[in-house]
Amino acid sequence: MKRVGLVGWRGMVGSVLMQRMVDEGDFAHIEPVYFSTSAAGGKAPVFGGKEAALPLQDAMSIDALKACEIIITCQGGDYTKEVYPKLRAAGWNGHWIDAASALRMADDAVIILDPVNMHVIKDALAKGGKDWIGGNCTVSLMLMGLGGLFKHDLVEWVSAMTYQAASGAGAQNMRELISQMGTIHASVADLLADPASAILDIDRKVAETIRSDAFPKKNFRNTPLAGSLIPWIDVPVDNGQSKEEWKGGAECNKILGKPAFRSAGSIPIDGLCVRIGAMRCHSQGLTIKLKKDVPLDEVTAIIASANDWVKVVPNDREISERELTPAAVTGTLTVPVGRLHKLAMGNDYLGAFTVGDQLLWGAAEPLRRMLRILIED
Ligand SMILES: NC(=O)C1=CN([C@@H]2O[C@H](COP(=O)(O)OP(=O)(O)OC[C@H]3O[C@@H](n4cnc5c(N)ncnc54)[C@H](OP(=O)(O)O)[C@@H]3O)[C@@H](O)[C@H]2O)C=CC1
Ligand SMILES: N[C@@H](CC(=O)OP(=O)(O)O)C(=O)O
Repeated sequence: MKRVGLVGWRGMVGSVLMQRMVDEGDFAHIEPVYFSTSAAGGKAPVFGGKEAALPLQDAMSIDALKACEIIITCQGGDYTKEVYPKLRAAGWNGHWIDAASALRMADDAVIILDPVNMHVIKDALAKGGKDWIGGNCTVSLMLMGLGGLFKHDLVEWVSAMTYQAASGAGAQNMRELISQMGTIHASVADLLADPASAILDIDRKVAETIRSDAFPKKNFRNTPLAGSLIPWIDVPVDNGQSKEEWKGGAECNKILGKPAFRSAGSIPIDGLCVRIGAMRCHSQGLTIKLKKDVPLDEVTAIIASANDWVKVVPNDREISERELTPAAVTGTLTVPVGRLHKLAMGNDYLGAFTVGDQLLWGAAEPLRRMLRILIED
């Protein structure tokens, strides 16, 4: 049984990973060793009914990490940058599975999303690959939804307009979003309770509250999210893009095993990434330029048959309102794709909308499945 080091298991992504590993019985197949950056020596947790042989190990100890054949980390990019090079320099030759973006574009690293790029993973495994990095949540969710179109080589380019949840910014941001909602409600509770109050009075008070210095918005860089949106995610990069937008092109092409983004043979993928007041589901409005005019029923069948989790939602108002929303999808592995129709620009332009839980397929699930691939290899 392989000794698997678990780092970052009590964080937000790590907790979702642990839950999924329990649900799928993964602990029966590993010897877990739990690491901590803050409580080394403490009692290790018990997941899946499996007692760890060791107490909490020091996540900064290269010697302790070296004793693992596989390490999964959800601890974050700073941790990866600090520990990973030292571990490899110390001669560790184990498998490194990581949720953070730090190593994604490294030559030796594979961005893992096995329902979409099992061939890339198997190729790398055969060549002795050891670094397996989870993709950006928006990217992974888009490829889980549209994977069929890429597999059939039907995509000339994609424009993705995103509606990203607070969870992508971290646990504190989810809490802050709820505080913002509560603050807004509290500011007009008396007016709301009075059916005769004027809606424009309510609206004015809400606007004053959202704009006030006292509004809780520290975690969102002092920008309100509830009752508003934030049209920028992550740091600026070149070409007027945010880093989140850059990841769309760079990571998608790498996941698909295509040439590097913006080089010959790569697929142009670009758009605008926007934070909205959803909790943990990212949504995306997609314009897809197809390489040819494929009938809508064929497009639908191709998308629907790509993997076990994608679900085509008929382009019908009631069904879309019921099934194609963050509220419906949150906490599930289903990736619905709907609003499928040919756009006014021409029959080779496809419109689509997709929703996915950014902590499941967007973060934890590809890591968990990579662990299973390695265990069963
Ligand atoms: N948030 C997201 O949507 C996504 C995140 N990722 C990546 O995953 C990594 C981790 O992100 P995330 O899970 O949000 O990070 P968290 O901040 O939730 O957890 C990171 C670490 O913080 C420490 N920590 C300190 N206080 C607490 C507390 N009160 N509760 C829980 N943990 C605490 C824990 O380390 P210790 O036990 O050692 O003290 C924990 O492992 C990042 O690199 C991120 O880029 C990837 C995809 C999506
Ligand atoms: N940046 C993403 C979340 C995230 O952690 O992405 P990445 O794994 O690429 O750093 C968001 O804000 O929604």
